[in-house]
Amino acid sequence: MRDLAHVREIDSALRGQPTADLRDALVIDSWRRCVETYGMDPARAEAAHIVTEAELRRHREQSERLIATARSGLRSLFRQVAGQNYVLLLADAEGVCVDFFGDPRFEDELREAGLYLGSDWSEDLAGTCGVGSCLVTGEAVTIHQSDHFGLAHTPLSCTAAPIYDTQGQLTAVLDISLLRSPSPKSSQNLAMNLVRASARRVEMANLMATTRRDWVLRLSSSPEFLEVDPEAAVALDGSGRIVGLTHAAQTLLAPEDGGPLIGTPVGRHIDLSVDDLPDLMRGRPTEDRVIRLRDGRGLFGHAIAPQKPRVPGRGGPAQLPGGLSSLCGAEPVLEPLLHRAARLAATPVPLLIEGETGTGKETLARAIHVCGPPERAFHRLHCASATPGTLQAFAEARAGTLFLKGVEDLGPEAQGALLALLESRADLRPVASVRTDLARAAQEGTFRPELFFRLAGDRLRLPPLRLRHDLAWLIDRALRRSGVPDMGLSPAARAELQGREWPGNIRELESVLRVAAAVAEGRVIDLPDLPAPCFAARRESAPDEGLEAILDACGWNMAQAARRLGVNRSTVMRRVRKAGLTPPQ
Ligand SMILES: Nc1ncnc2c1ncn2[C@@H]1O[C@H](COP(=O)(O)OP(=O)(O)OP(=O)(O)O)[C@@H](O)[C@H]1O
Repeated sequence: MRDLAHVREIDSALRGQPTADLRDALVIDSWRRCVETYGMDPARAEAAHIVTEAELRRHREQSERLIATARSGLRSLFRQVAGQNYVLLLADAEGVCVDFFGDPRFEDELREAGLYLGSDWSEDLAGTCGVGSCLVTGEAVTIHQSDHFGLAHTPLSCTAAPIYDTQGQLTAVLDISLLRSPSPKSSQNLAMNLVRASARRVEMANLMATTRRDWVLRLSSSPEFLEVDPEAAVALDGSGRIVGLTHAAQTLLAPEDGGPLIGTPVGRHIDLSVDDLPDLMRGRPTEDRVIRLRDGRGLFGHAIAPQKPRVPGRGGPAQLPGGLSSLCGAEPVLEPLLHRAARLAATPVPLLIEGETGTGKETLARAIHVCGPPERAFHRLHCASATPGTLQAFAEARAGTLFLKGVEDLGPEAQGALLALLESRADLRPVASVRTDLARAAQEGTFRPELFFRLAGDRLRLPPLRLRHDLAWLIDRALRRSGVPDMGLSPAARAELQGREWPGNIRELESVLRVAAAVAEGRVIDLPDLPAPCFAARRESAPDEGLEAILDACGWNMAQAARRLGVNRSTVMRRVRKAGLTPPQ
């Protein structure tokens, strides 16, 4: 009698009449496909379709990697529903069950119902069902009891969510089913949430496993869940192009014109460039890691640096770990300094980072922290405004890095308080930045010598911009961060930038390019778009900076060196001859 009612309901639904149970539109669409496209008959109770052993082996081999990635997700989901008689199926893109978790006590019953390894749940074979309808619609579905087309399956309740690969192709389905269930369909709402969350985590794990050489940007609308259970993620290559993503990221970033995301620059969809990624790494407070989608929506971002292959041995051409690798181009002074920093990152050695304003001392301190032991906090103290009271507040702080910005500005009382704090908290690693000669201050007694020696475990000196060999690389990088996508530079403007003295260093360079990009009329910054230098160029180079160092940094381009020194070209030539300098061979 029930069977007859089911057949009648399908018949009348396909004739456009209202159904008794207010079926979901996707169920009726699927019924229609079953009858009109696959030529199925609802009156025939077809048993489950099981593929042969050999076919199952082939399906499992094809999905081997997915099965391995999904297994721990499936196991943890199975634990969550333990004792509630749910069975979990992982089906491949053809609808064949390639992995299975169920209660062995019901094995025979499950096998008979098709809730078992090797059962084929493709819609054109099994009719309307969780796996099949999910594969056709690409959406999570619950096919509850008489939603099923085939009479043999109407006792079941199946909730299924799609799993997409990193290129956005539907690759598998995660299904959670019951042999017997309460009659309201809403009883499966929790199952729907669980299976969706598990599918999202499997996609995330798959993205992490397959894009180890790329940046991964994880996204979440909640700062609390950003690091533990993010909602979406994209993988980016070194130039910031999207090379992989989870389905939630596809939905979140989908362009209005329906165009593709893979292969496009991330800056087209999020107000962000690849150079901003180090700022979104662990170590910075989650609340500071807000990013904006192009439509104005705000999200929290967590960037994970590419995992470089490890090169054994010290001192060889070892790769720098993620956070440190993005700090310089081809720069002979900085490269060894960053390798040294990488080795020190794992230790508790106190560090003094020296350099003029804007040379990147804080940026380096954060990168060292990120490359250090996990689960440690990064505390930042602005020393100019620090009092003994502010220092006292760190007595209870979480273990980690204590970054002392501008430590030379610490007043005498605060210096004493810092000494006391470091005495009592061996688990706070001081990393101080300093713009002046702190060693001399300690010698002259204007800075407490015992504090100096406590802070200067090792000293890392960042070169000023005018002495950097990778200025062209930094200019390109600052251009990408200028806030205007795809901005270029005219040769004249580039030559001018390469010749400037840059007393404000990288900060000044970034500011100049931001202004220039904003005022430029087209997509190319030209000479008149550049704001004038803040200070007039110095007449002489600083005494500790030789003429040779400036020439080296400019690749022995006399005109460039003359501009950086604020003298004319013939003066440079004269000084070169007088000093007996010759260009490197
Ligand atoms: N290696 C780098 N490559 C590109 N940009 C950098 C680099 N280091 C720093 N920057 C950028 O330069 C600016 C100044 O950096 P930072 O605040 O780290 O400098 P600082 O030396 O600590 O400055 P100050 O001494 O004035 O506090 C920031 O906008 C930062 O993003």
